[in-house]
Amino acid sequence: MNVTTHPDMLHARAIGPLPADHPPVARPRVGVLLVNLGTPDGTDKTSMRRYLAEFLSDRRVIEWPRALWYPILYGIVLNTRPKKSGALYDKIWNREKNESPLRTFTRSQAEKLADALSDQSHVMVDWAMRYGNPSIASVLDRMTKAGCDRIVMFPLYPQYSATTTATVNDKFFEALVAMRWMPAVRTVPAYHDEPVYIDALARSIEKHLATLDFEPEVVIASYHGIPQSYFKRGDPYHCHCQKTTRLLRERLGWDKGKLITCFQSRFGPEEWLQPYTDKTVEKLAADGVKSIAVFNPGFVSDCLETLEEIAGEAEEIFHEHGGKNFTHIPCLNDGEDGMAVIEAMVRRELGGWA
Ligand SMILES: C=CC1=C(C)c2cc3[nH]c(cc4nc(cc5[nH]c(cc1n2)c(C)c5CCC(=O)O)C(CCC(=O)O)=C4C)c(C)c3C=C
Ligand SMILES: [Fe+2]
Ligand SMILES: [Fe+2]
Repeated sequence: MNVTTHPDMLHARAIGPLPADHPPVARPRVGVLLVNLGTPDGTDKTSMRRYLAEFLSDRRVIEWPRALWYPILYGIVLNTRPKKSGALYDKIWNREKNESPLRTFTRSQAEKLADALSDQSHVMVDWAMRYGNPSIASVLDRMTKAGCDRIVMFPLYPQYSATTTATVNDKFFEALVAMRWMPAVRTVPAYHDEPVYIDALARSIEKHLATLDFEPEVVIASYHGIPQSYFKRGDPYHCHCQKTTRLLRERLGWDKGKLITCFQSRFGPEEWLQPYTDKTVEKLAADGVKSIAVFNPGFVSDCLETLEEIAGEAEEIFHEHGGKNFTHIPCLNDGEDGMAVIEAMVRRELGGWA
């Protein structure tokens, strides 16, 4: 029988040289897959519609019975929202790369993580999106073809929610279902109370405030909301957010009035977690507070919800109601502090594998 020698290959090491007609077997590696929410491919109506249709068809995101939700989704939402949301994305679009900031930051986080893990020669890092591109299945396929027989998958959400963390896990496991040779997998848990994360947030706040010529009277930790009903049915997201703020307050040595928790980005007619960020900003200004800062601890990267809704809309609301000084503190993004968090979580989960 013809044989080829592949000294690097798993098969060669296990049972000797590989027969020529053997399916290719790559050198074994450990994969690290970063996954964020997702983003449209463009701001045009077609791209927006495709993205929103995938996002808003997710049963983890909208729990209403399909018979009730789909007529609203396909009859109203997908005929109106793509244009409206596209115009908002247009305001924050990264024109140089022709992509959204979320995609730019996620790619950069993966590249910087790969550099940080360069001491681990058999670890490869890649990134994907839960909705839109690159899809989890396509990246997983690339990783397994490159030899990853163990994968650490990291949903990039500090606070757990079924609407985010769980649906990323669902999509990841759905892709595994289709595989003959399935890698061993680990998923990175929520890290809302990890000291490295709290410390990174505190440092980024302190550094930002040191650049200002005013001292905010109130600092708002603004998290993405979820419907109140999801919380009542057991989603721990609200508790995770409250704990992050409490630990951060303790780390910064601030009192309860100085650092408050709010929830933004309501969608639909239901009641969402409260207090709402926009209403709080409005009330603070109306009550005579002149200087505030807002930051978004639940967002690993700046995106539509932070750059447009907070740095854009919330600032306008504050000024319209009599506020004077408003500052948005950027997310941890791909900065040194943010990368330290991602690297620490990944190194911990690689334990015994790398
Ligand atoms: C019922 C709808 C939604 C739930 C629940 C929800 C939860 C949720 N989302 C994030 C993080 C992000 N959401 C982003 C955009 C976005 N979110 C919704 C709806 C729900 N989110 C929509 C319809 C959109 C698209 C934009 C729009 O049309 O308004 C983003 C930004 C993505 C980007 O490309 O910049 C992020 C990030 C969290 C953390 C969360 C629950 C905890
Ligand atoms: Fe959202
Ligand atoms: Fe709680």
